[in-house]
Amino acid sequence: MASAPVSLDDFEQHARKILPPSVFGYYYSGADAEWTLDRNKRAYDSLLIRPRILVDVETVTTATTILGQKIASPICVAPTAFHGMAHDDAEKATARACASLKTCYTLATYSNTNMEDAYAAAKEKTKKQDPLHWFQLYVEQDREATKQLVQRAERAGYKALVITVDRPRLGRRLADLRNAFKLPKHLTLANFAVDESRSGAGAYAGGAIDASLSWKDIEWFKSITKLPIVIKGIFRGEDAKLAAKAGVDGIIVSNHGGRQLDGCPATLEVLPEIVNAVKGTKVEVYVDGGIRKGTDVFKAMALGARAVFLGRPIVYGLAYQGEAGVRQVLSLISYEFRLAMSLAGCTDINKITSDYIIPAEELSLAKSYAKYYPKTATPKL
Ligand SMILES: Cc1cc2nc3c(=O)[nH]c(=O)nc-3n(C[C@H](O)[C@H](O)[C@H](O)COP(=O)(O)O)c2cc1C
Ligand SMILES: CCCCC(=O)C(=O)O
Repeated sequence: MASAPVSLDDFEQHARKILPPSVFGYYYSGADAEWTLDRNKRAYDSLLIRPRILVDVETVTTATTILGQKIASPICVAPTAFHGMAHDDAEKATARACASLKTCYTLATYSNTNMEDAYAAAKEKTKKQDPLHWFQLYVEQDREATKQLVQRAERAGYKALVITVDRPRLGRRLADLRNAFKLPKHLTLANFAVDESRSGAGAYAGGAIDASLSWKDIEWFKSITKLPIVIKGIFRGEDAKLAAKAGVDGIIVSNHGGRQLDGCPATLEVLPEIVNAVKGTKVEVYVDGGIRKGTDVFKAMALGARAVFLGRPIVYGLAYQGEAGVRQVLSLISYEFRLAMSLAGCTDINKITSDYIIPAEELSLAKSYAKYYPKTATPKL
């Protein structure tokens, strides 16, 4: 990069230039026509912020909690597979960056560093403090193996179990099909024993994901772990209500970054429905998908998210400068978020409400014209 990156999009441009096309294609792409991938981002553009002025913003507070634990800003890291293709330090670098910034990192089941080593790397960084890292689980047909993953995560120190529910089958990412994408030979799915089915194209297909996963299984998870449970991939109010009934602790509103069901709405569009469905319960609602700017974070918070999660920008930061690159991505968007709060005249993260925003359609010129100039004057000749 000619100059230091000044936006998260700069990291993406850099990754596009330096990564092999099939690797960038895997990180970047969405499913099918990438309609939902695009919509995730555009949804943020169709929501406008209405600032208050002459508010004393000398002090702005971005600290909050998730599942009862403190975080310095509501910007966390979503699980993404295969960090070893972006940087040789792989998930250790990501874990260290997140730990040093006291950000919640969700390690993916299909990581190139095993969960114990990734957690230990984070812990080294924070010295005595326990990093607030979560473990993302893909539920495989082999339930005994799945149980072992969960119990290893709990023993290693992970603070929550994030069960991904939007991938009973792998979505069709056309770039990967065209590139015949597979995991490079020197990398493995480090949470599993070395096995032909877990390398190359087999690794890309993932394990034998259990397509029969259903609500009754959540009870089973509660019986095998004391970790709080977060369900990733909830998309409708009815399902959010079922999640609350099943006793889960959190929901990540997600469409897997547009990589699974193409044609579904943007996550921001369904967020209010889900927040409303679990109002009055203990369930916390988070959102991911298309968040690239501090103002996007502000908008998600205004619609009721407790925190947001970033996917692709983290991998691009990793490709830029490893641990330091991930730190730069997180620091930059946290700075932008604080700035957005200051410029919107909001000093406290708990006070970012829907009062600050308006859908662009509501504010269309046609509508404001009709409201404030109700009658078209006939010029007198
Ligand atoms: C390269 C890549 C790999 C991903 N791997 C996983 C994964 O292993 N498990 C999972 O639950 N979600 C996975 N996701 C989805 C992310 O957790 C997240 O939902 C999505 O990336 C958020 O959208 P964003 O990339 O626009 O921020 C992956 C996404 C990408 C882009
Ligand atoms: C087979 C790779 C699984 C990671 C994943 O969920 C994704 O690429 O979206």
